[in-house]
This record gives sequence, C-alpha cells and structure tokens, in this order.
Amino acid sequence: MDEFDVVVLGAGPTGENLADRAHAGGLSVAVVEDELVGGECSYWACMPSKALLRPPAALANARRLPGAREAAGGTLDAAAVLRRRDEFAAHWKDGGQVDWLESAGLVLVRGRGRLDGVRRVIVDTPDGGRRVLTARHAVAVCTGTRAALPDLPGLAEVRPWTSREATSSSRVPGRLAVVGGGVVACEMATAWRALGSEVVQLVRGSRLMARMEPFAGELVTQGLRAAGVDVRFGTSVTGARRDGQVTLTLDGGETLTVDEVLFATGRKPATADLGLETVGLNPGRPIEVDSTGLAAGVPGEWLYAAGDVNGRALLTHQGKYQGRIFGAVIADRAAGRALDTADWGRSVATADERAVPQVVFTDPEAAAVGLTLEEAERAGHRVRAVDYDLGSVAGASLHADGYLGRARAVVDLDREVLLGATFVGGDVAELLHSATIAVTAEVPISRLWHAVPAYPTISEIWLRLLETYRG
Ligand SMILES: Cc1cc2nc3c(=O)[nH]c(=O)nc-3n(C[C@H](O)[C@H](O)[C@H](O)COP(=O)(O)OP(=O)(O)OC[C@H]3O[C@@H](n4cnc5c(N)ncnc54)[C@H](O)[C@@H]3O)c2cc1C
Ligand SMILES: NC(=O)c1ccc[n+]([C@@H]2O[C@H](COP(=O)([O-])OP(=O)(O)OC[C@H]3O[C@@H](n4cnc5c(N)ncnc54)[C@H](O)[C@@H]3O)[C@@H](O)[C@H]2O)c1
Repeated sequence: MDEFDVVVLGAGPTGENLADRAHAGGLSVAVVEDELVGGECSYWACMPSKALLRPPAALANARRLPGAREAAGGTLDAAAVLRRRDEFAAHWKDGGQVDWLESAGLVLVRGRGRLDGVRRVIVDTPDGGRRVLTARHAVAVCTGTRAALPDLPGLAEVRPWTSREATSSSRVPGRLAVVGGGVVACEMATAWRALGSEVVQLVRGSRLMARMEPFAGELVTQGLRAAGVDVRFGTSVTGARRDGQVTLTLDGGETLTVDEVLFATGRKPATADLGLETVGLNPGRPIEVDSTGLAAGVPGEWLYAAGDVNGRALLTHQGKYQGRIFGAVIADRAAGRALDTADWGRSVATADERAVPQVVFTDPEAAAVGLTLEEAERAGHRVRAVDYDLGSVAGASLHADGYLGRARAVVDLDREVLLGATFVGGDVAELLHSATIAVTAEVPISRLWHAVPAYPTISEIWLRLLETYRG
C-alpha cells in the first residue's frame, strides 16, 4: 500500500496546480492520471482550439486594413495551420508536462483512479495491475468533464465529432454541421469555416452564447454570418444516420446532409465511475464544494474537488485559481494553520462568485468578467448598464476599418463600483484584464476616473464608458 499526504485524481491544469501548491506547503503528493498529463485543455480544448483560431484572426485583421489587405489576398494555408496546431498540442504527447510534474517533486501514478471509502484511492494501472493509495490528509478530485451528447436515435452509429475531434482533426471536412449555440460551437464554427468547410450551425434556442450579455451573441452571429456560416436558430436535430456522409433529421422534418457533425452540446462531470458512492456522493453529478474546496456532505474535511468537476466555472484559469487556493488550504489544514476565509481571503475562491473572466475567440471576440446586467438585477443589486459603441473609439477605428464592437459596464449604483464588464470587438481579449482588476479590487468609479487610457488605444473605451456614466 502506498501512502502520501495528498492524492490528486486528474493531472489537468487544475490537478497540476493544486498538487504543486500542496507540495509547496510541505506535503507529499501523488497525482493519478488516466490519459495525458496536462488534461483536456492542453490537447483537446484551449490550446489546439486557439491555435486553430489565431491564424484566421490575423488574416481577417489584415484584410480590414487597406494596404495590408492587398498583401493578404490569398487563402489560408489550412495544412500549415493544422501543423502549427499539432505543435501547440505537443503532438498529443505529455513528456514535457511529465518532466515538469516530476521536477516539481510530485509523484505521477499512471492509471484510472477511483475512490474506495475515506482517504483511499484504487488505481487500475495500464499494465492491468492495481495500486491502492491512501492519503494521510486529503484526496482532491480534479477529473474535469467530458462532452455531453444528447440521447438521439442513431447518434452513436454516426460517431459524431465532439470537442476532441473538432480540436484535433487533421482533415478539413467539406461540409460540417455544428450543433449548439455555446462557446465551443461558436469557436469551432469560426475555425472550421476559416479553414475551408461549409458550416451550418444548428441552434436550438434563439441566441448564441446565452450566458453573456445579449449583444455578444448578436455581434458574434453577425460575424459568423459574414464569414459564411449558415446560422439557424430554433432548430433541433431529431435523428442522425451515416452512410459515408451524415444525414441529420431536423425538427421541421427536413434533412441536412454533411460530411461531419460536431455536437457541442455542453459537458458532463467526469464522476460517473469515480467511486463517489463509497463516500456517500452521487455518481455522475458535479461534486459541490464550499469556497475552500471541501466536498459538501462528506464528513472529516478530507475530500476536495477543484476545476470543471465541481461545476463552479468551466474555465482553465478558474480551475488553476481554485487549484492554487485549495492546494494551499490542504497544506494549511494539514499543518494546523488557521485559514483566512473572509471574502477575498487567502483560503477562499471568492473570484468564482464575483469576477470570472472569459474570452470567446470568435470574430469579433467577446470578453466578459463579473455579472451581466440580468445577473446583477437578479442578485438584487441596484445597477445601471452603461453602453458604448466600441467602433467609435479612436483606437478601434485605427485598428480596423469598419470595426464592429460594443462595450457595457454594469455599475453598482449604491457603491459606485463595477460589478461586470463586457467588450465585443476585434482584439478585445487583452482589454479584459483591466476590467477584471477593476471588478476584483472594487475600484471606485471616482478613482477609475484617474486611470487614464493611452491615446489612441482601444482602452479609451474606459474613458468613454466613464464619461457616459457621469453624463
Ligand atoms: C473545445 C474547448 C475549448 C476550450 N477553450 C478554453 C479556453 O480558451 N479558455 C479556458 O479557460 N477554458 C477553455 N475550455 C475549458 C477548459 O478546457 C476546462 O475548463 C479545463 O480543461 C478544466 O481543467 P481541469 O483540470 O479541471 O479538467 P481537465 O482538463 O478535463 O483534466 C482532467 C484530467 O483528469 C483525468 N481523469 C479523469 N478521470 C480520471 C480518473 N478516474 N483517473 C485518473 N485521471 C482521470 C483526465 O484524463 C484529464 O487529464 C475549453 C473547453 C473546450 C471543450
Ligand atoms: N474560450 C473559452 O473560454 C472557452 C471555449 C470553449 C469552451 N469553454 C468552456 O467549456 C464549457 C463547455 O462549452 P460548450 O459550448 O460545450 O457548452 P455550453 O454549455 O456553453 O453550450 C452548450 C450549447 O449546446 C446547447 N444544447 C445543449 N443540449 C442540446 C441539445 N440536446 N440539442 C441542441 N443543443 C443543445 C445549449 O443550448 C448551448 O447552446 C463552457 O462552459 C465554457 O466555459 C470555454
């Protein structure tokens, strides 16, 4: 039997960070990984998807500038884009990350882990063997999510693309149907259209990216349509079959024939076969945690869950943030050190509730942090939304002819601080962290007034929003 202070299940970005912080706090840590060290993000999500999206974005930007446009008249070299993507996915080999993990003093245990009662983990190893690990202090579940597919007749036989195939395919399908209106669907419709596929996006609801401000989905719809994506709202798939090509049946009764279909219909937590029942939790459900990462309903302060698997915010940077905080909490509890659980304290992941940033790498990009107007009102805040046309800011109009964009700040009228901000437009991604700092630090509007944006940058949107607010 192997004994460690901490056993971490899953070596995605969350598990890596949590393990590192717990080890830095003086604990011995084993990390159990079933596939590749680095997780979904490194090989089938953030990195390869952004590598697919970046060259089309650079080309589209050049084409918006007379002078540059003439030099950027050719078509995208899809093969070169895919080769660069392969580099960013490290050719689906995890040697680099294994080296980091071991150099950080962590012990990698290859295999599929599952809980077996209190502080006990069973690992089915790749050679068909079995290892039993016990944890002196904590087990942290960081197993992430998997693509969720609807229960449709014929779907299994069709072998649809999920986010994995959409980020790793080395073939550009002639015709691609994308089912879903969320982030994966919008980004992958953008990427594969730019790589040369004819893309139809089938959206069950009436808008894209429904968790963001409504104008984000509207502008992204405009962008997708301008790029040639056939975006169809109010359309559900009712059946599918493959005979070489894929034929989808739609709820209106018509059919659609394509070469591949991507189902980007959300995620499910990777908890179905994790032995959760042995510790009194429900398999297949997200593991709910308190703000120090402890699993709700499990006595003894030993079971933690971090990252996608706890459902708090399905984003790499939030998983890493939780990993850093919960890893330190585990070390503090083990050493008997007091925790700091006040809002924004060292031991709690307060940003998960107040200031989650996200960038959607579509064209235009959509970047948001904190609460939307609707969320702020629903939470009972007295708020005002301040809107501004981003294209009319000098820096934006210089950035690209016909710059399409919009920004919104959600101001808490009682405290005169920002609760949220959204920017939609070309290259707004790098603008977001200024808003994240303003929301996190609760910088008063009166002080933001003194934060002078350099002229002529897109950041001047800050001044325009503040002027609009002050009238
Ligand atoms: C297409 C796509 C694009 C995305 N783009 C972005 C982006 O641009 N920015 C962003 O912030 N987020 C993005 N995300 C979300 C991001 O990928 C996740 O939030 C992130 O990967 C979560 O990290 P994690 O460590 O919690 O889980 P994961 O990355 O899923 O890692 C979990 C690890 O646990 C392992 N594991 C699971 N079960 C077991 C077990 N029983 N035993 C041993 N090991 C196990 C898995 O093999 C995996 O390595 C994207 C997601 C998708 C699908
Ligand atoms: N750039 C980024 O930050 C980035 C990129 C990709 C993914 N992510 C993260 O990954 C997570 C997963 O993204 P996602 O797009 O898979 O999920 P999502 O929950 O954002 O979107 C799922 C979409 O599928 C639709 N849907 C669900 N079931 C359906 C069905 N049966 N038929 C038709 N449509 C259906 C939903 O209405 C929604 O439009 C997100 O929460 C996001 O945070 C982030």
